[in-house]
Amino acid sequence: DSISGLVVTQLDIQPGECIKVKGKIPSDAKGFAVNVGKDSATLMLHFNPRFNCHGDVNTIVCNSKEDGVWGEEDRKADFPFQHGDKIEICISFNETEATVKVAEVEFQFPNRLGMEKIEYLAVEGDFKVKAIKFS
Ligand SMILES: C=CCO[C@@H]1O[C@H](CO)[C@@H](O[C@@H]2O[C@H](CO)[C@H](O)[C@H](OCc3cn(-c4n[nH]c(N)n4)nn3)[C@H]2O)[C@H](O)[C@H]1NC(C)=O
Repeated sequence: DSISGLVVTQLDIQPGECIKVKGKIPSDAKGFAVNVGKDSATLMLHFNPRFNCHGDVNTIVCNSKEDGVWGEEDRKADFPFQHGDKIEICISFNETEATVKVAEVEFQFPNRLGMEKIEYLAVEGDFKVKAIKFS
């Protein structure tokens, strides 16, 4: 249902390890998403900054997806992004929550599915990936 960007499968990211995605936000970006989980249908976290899409303006929407079904959305208060920004998004998790660190701001999202490892990473929408790093 979306124009697929970068997809990485067969990962084995454990609690406490970091996924770093560096890239640039195009000047005309409407929105992008970073998805991590088991596969495209089972996501621990859909981290979806929206500049102007789906009726949202400058809002980060987070959600989970279980067997292809979206969970309850969680809209964040902060929006530390601007068009043209070069950013690094760091995602880590433990048994209770996923953490997203970006531009000195930290977001938490519950590990609703109790996932014990991340096997899948996808970046969708208006984001030009420059590097990914697993540490
Ligand atoms: C008010 C009307 C009913 O609620 C709306 O329902 C929409 C459809 O479910 C919600 O948008 C989905 O929200 C999901 C997260 O909860 C996802 O963000 C979903 O987009 C999936 C997606 C987009 N893309 C994508 N790839 N490339 C681009 N440009 N976009 N890839 N996957 C969006 O289509 C949208 O967030 C939701 N809005 C509210 C305020 O609840």
